[in-house]
Amino acid sequence: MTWLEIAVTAPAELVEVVANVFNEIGSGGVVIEDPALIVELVTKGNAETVSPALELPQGGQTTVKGYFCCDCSLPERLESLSRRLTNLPVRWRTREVREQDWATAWQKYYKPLRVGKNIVVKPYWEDYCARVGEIIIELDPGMAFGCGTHATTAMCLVLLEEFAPGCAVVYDVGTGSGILAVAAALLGARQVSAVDIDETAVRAARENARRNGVADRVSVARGNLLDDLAAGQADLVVANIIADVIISLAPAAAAALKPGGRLIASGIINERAREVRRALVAAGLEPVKELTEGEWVAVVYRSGGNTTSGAGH
Ligand SMILES: C[S@@+](CC[C@H](N)C(=O)[O-])C[C@H]1O[C@@H](n2cnc3c(N)ncnc32)[C@H](O)[C@@H]1O
Repeated sequence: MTWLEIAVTAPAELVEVVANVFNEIGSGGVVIEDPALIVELVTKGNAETVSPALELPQGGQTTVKGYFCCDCSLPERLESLSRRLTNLPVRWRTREVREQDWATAWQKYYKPLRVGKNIVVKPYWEDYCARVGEIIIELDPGMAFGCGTHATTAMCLVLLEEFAPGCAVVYDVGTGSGILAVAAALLGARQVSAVDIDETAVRAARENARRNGVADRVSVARGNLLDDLAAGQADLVVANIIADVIISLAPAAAAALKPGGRLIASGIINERAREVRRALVAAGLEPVKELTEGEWVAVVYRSGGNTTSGAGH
């Protein structure tokens, strides 16, 4: 089957916006190519995580690629795309591709990757010889977000390594591939409830929980934010979405936590961090910790009251 590849070159803060536009107008798949990430992997000595087949995207900006079936609905989708991108500072180009080319294109960028002290994210098709004490997350993100290489995900993994051990109940909001839900379970959380608004992500997350042998402790459901999860039950809520969503989620996240429970929030672009902090404090949460990587910030906040069954910081 022939598909149209639409490649949009965008500044970092618009990457998720463009990916959402692709999803909303019915893209058959979205691939994000981030040159900063690739350069960083190489310069930090993680060159073995980058395939020799890699071609570095030009110009230093991130490219978001969406794929559309060349059928009678294509002109309408293109018109809708053009309308939505018209006021954004982005450039786009198109080319025809065969299905096999794009469905597996991202795999050449994806190799086992160490994150934090002991976590290794391993594509399921790669061989990796685990060292003593390592926690291996075996993953096939498919078309869902969350292969571990993006700074927003990596910072969540680092923070989960610190805060998830000992937690009884964890909520993962916007689970994508399920990477954070699986990590929380492998780090010792007894019950993880993961939600995503996107059915493709729900399927990928369920499959990844099964692949890692934690399906009995990780439940995945389609849902909007914390709408279907019980209040006052979570030792830890993790949400890697975007600043606007974290801001609107703040009161519900505070309500979802047990006294002393933690919220890990990521996906926050630097310029919006102050607004996010304000919203979290207004919801009654107290700051615990922050990480920054490039233009991204991840924060940990704590619900007032006594410490829960979590790591006890
Ligand atoms: C940046 S990805 C994070 C994926 C993964 N948790 C990670 O850290 O790599 C954000 C995810 O949130 C989901 N999402 C966006 N809005 C949502 C909403 N209102 N409710 C639930 N999930 C949502 C998206 O479908 C996407 O899978």
